Amino acid sequence: MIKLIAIGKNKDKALQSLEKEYMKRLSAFCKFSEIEVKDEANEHVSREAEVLLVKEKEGNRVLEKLSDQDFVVLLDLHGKMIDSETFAKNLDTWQMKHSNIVFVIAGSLGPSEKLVSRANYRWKLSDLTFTHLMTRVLMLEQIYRGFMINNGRNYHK
Ligand SMILES: C[S@@+](CC[C@H](N)C(=O)[O-])C[C@H]1O[C@@H](n2cnc3c(N)ncnc32)[C@H](O)[C@@H]1O
Repeated sequence: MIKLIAIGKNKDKALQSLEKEYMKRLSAFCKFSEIEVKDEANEHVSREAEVLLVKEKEGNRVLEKLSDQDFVVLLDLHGKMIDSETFAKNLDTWQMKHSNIVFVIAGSLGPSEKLVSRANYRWKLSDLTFTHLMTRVLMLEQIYRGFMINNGRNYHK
């Protein structure tokens, strides 16, 4: 079972439709589900203590949804950057060892320290920073690509 826990609701119709498309494609390879947890309003947040509080509240909502057995992959700008073949190998290994792989995308201010500590693997997609909603689509495409590579399908060249 592969799960995505994302902070914030995707209200963007174009990104929703891309997400749906990749989830449909993924359903050929795995059980996939998505949970959205509430984000905190942060438009007027600027002081460091306020930023930390927002991250902690959002992070705790994710932690509440996790069980001890979950293998947690945090999408993280300070994580490890790997190519798609290496990701495909990782995915295969994680699937063999764990019944639940949970990908977590933080909110617009980033992950809390506790969330970072809970992560079993921290994955950076690129040196570029994406919005948390864009990250969902890019991540889903990479997971789909990983399955296509692992199944010897003609998608990744
Ligand atoms: C707008 S970014 C947050 C930026 C924040 N300053 C930080 O350091 O995390 C929102 C979230 O999307 C995900 N994200 C954005 N770009 C990413 C990338 N290149 N690789 C992995 N995750 C990314 C991460 O979960 C990130 O915390």
